[in-house]
Amino acid sequence: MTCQLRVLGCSGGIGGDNRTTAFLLNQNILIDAGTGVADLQLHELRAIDHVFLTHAHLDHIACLPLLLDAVVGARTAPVYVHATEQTIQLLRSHIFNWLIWPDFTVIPSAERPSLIFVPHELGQVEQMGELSVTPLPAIHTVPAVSFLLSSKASSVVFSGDTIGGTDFWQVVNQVASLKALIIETAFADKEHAIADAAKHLCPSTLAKELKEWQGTAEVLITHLKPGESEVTIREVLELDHIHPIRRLLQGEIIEF
Ligand SMILES: Nc1ncnc2c1ncn2[C@@H]1O[C@@H]2COP(=O)(O)O[C@H]2[C@H]1O
Repeated sequence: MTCQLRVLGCSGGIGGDNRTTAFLLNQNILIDAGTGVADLQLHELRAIDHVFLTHAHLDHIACLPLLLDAVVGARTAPVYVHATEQTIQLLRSHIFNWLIWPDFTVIPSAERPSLIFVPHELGQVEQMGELSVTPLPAIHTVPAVSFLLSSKASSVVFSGDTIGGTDFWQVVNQVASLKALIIETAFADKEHAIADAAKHLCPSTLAKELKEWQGTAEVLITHLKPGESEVTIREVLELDHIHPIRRLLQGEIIEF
């Protein structure tokens, strides 16, 4: 059986049709919970059993609190939120603290919660039926991971927000039958300094990162900041690279 990864949002910001990072994997699994989640119908929201988070930044979690509130009365099973212990602590302290949002780990009751946090570690394979989700190393301004998504047939790697790094490429270089590498290039080269400060890639640093990669799968560029997305993708396409490379599109479905 092939797996389907539906791109709900892949922008680095909001405005107009831009939606921030969220992918729907086979109807019931979310990879990040950015503003793209808000476009799902209520019955689609209710079908989500698991949410895997790369990190706690708002553009990747904005719809998580709203999702829980939207489905709480209609589901009997909890929503499992998989993240590193550090990210879970950030969410507990800063979001689900009864001030910014109610603590859904005790709603409607501690015995029957709507939200259960599941801590995961780098390299820990979470098998979900025919597919698996594995957190991989990532380097960002806050604790972060990337993800390896694997079906029986092939895999997709999603970098999350990261400047990549040797540890990331070491693992990616070992992935057999990689169908696509989804990697961010948030900023244009004129914003190189901000990209470095925010621990994001720009086209010139993407080129350096891709030199560490020995694979040949398609490279799909995500997380372009609105306002400079056209110039950023043009700079990416002008790179002297050996991989097929294109912009990831909101709404597209990747089968693997
Ligand atoms: N000095 C900075 N460090 C980190 N983020 C910054 C900085 N200046 C601006 N930002 C923005 O804050 C955003 C937080 O989310 P992102 O990591 O997607 O992208 C980041 C940048 O767009």
